[in-house]
Amino acid sequence: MRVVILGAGGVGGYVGARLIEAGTDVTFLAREKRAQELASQGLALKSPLGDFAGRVKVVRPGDKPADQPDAVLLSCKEPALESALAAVAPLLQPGTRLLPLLNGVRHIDMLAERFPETLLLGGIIHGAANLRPDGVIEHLSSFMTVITGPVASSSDPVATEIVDRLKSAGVDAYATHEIRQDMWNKFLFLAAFAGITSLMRASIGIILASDSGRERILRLLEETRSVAVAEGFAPPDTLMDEYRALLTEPGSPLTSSMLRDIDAGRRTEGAHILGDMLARARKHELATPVLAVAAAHVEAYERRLDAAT
Ligand SMILES: NC(=O)C1=CN([C@@H]2O[C@H](COP(=O)(O)OP(=O)(O)OC[C@H]3O[C@@H](n4cnc5c(N)ncnc54)[C@H](OP(=O)(O)O)[C@@H]3O)[C@@H](O)[C@H]2O)C=CC1
Ligand SMILES: CC(C)(CO)C(=O)C(=O)O
Repeated sequence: MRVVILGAGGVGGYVGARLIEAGTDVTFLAREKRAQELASQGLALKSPLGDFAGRVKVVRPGDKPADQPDAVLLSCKEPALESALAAVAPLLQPGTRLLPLLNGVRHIDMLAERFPETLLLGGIIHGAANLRPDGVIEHLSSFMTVITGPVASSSDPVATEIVDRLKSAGVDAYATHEIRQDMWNKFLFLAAFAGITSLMRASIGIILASDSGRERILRLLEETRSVAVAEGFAPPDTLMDEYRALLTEPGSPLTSSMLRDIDAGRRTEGAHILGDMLARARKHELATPVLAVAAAHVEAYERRLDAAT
């Protein structure tokens, strides 16, 4: 199986390393700086589930890989999506699957509209991995779960093969026939988690110890749940219980990648996660006051970055 992965960052690097371990022919599509780094030092992953180090195939945007890929994985952040799509569009031949691993949901309809002939898979990553300044991928969580499945049918052989290969490399991976629901489940959680941690600029434990922290967290989670319900993606009650427990664990050091991006002065996926959730709440005329403040807070942060560039 041949796979091209755009983006050798936290997610792309992790998934790519595990696919290579499973004997997959993986090529990374990377921009100049990262391409040079990969060419000179290879791909290195430090993970509690097993390290990886090895030489990897690399192409730059505009280059063609030697052979047609069976699947193209997108593992950029949302602000880079347009440039990423320009880079992968020439690789999408009939039969090639496109598998975005981005958080959020709105890119799925956008990709379906933009590439109507392409077989689109959805993807979700649970876990945390980070590309360090020295080029090493650091797996930060004790787990990493990958879920994928087709957007417009109930099963897909390429999605199944990707899952089987990841499993053979020890990854907790699942094929699903309801990828949109699964993506919404994560989206509603992430919007609440990233929203509250970015708004309060603190971990869950610190927010809980602050004035009305618990009420505010649970209020925001209920707001994002109400949007999911209005959009036709009601989450299972048992999952909501898990989310509530996770977000109200006293002393929890959990922070979102959105807060880490803000702390580092980087661009965020605020518009893609919080802005999109808020737009959907407004479409359904739902009252989501905590979400509105969180989205405005991250929007103002982005506007300050705009003004400084
Ligand atoms: N990291 C995590 O733990 C998790 C991340 N996610 C989601 O996964 C997605 C990816 O996140 P993450 O892996 O952390 O992101 P990273 O920033 O670590 O990696 C993104 C990579 O994409 C590359 N890239 C961007 N645009 C292009 C382009 N046009 N051509 C080639 N390469 C490009 C960047 O390269 P360059 O150096 O050239 O900019 C960078 O290496 C996000 O949507 C995130 O929310 C989901 C769950 C967990
Ligand atoms: C919620 C979490 C940690 C799960 O992978 C995540 O995706 C993020 O913080 O962006």
